[in-house]
Amino acid sequence: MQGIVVIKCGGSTMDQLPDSFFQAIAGLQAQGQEIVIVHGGGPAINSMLDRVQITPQFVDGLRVTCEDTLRIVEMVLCGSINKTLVKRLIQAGAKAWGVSGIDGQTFLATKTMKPLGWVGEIKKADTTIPKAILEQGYAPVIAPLSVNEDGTETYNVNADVAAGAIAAALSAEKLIMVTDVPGIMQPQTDGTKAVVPATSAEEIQEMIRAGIITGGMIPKVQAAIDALGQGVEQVVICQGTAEDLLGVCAGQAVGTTVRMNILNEEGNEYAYNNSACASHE
Ligand SMILES: Nc1ncnc2c1ncn2[C@@H]1O[C@H](COP(=O)(O)OP(=O)(O)O)[C@@H](O)[C@H]1O
Ligand SMILES: CC(=O)N[C@@H](CCC(=O)OP(=O)(O)O)C(=O)O
Repeated sequence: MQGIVVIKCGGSTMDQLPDSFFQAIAGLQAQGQEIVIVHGGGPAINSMLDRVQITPQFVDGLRVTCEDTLRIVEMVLCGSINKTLVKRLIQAGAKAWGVSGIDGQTFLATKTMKPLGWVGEIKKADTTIPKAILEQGYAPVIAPLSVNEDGTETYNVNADVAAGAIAAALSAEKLIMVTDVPGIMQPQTDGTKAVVPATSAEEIQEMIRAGIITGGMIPKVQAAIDALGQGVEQVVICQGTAEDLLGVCAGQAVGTTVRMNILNEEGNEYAYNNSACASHE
């Protein structure tokens, strides 16, 4: 594999990530693979909010962020979560360098017009710092906080959205979204749920409308579609295991692959017109 691999580590699975997952990253890095990590930390933010008696509130998977919440988001993501990930990578033998989207204005944003408080919309993902870190042989580990043009305001950005934005800006070969489910799950006729091996932007919009994709999976799939629309070659949603990570990197069918294009009845891809992204913009 030649291109950059962006790995988004979801907060849902952060505590469960085994040493072997980080060792797999170290192994890929040792083979010369350039890796960029963007992390979330939703559950850790929630437990800190609980301590200060603030009730978390989400709209379509995005946190409503008042000023006190923003301080805690910054503290938890740029502080404990970012440093925990860097330390686990070091323990596994990888070279890791923690930063946030504020550093170097990597995530330059404006405040969202939606009624979500201090949530940002990324206007530009700047690759200067991630590339400089990669050139030194380290994996950038990026917390998804963002900053405005003159540095006066900090915004909370969903980590899936941040990962999609930096993957697109880096023209990454793969964006791997590591979470606590083995992919997008769909109910079956027998009442069980099964992983959808591959899906398109159109099918995703249908699954959102049908209430099959909900909560934190919504920003994930929307970020996946946006990243594909901006030139990322492949987006996969999978679990945080060494097996899944190495499988995706080896081109195996793991988790859910999100495609821009739809497969016709013969199994050939044809272009999708990307109108599904409009609702996200
Ligand atoms: N169709 C779906 N398939 C799988 N997970 C889904 C689906 N719809 C909603 N979800 C939820 O999305 C969650 C993953 O999103 P989230 O909790 O934000 O994780 P992360 O912290 O990894 O970003 C799953 O644990 C599941 O509860
Ligand atoms: C605006 C917004 O929703 N920000 C997220 C940032 C962290 C995140 O995305 O964490 P996960 O990857 O664990 O979901 C939040 O405050 O929870």
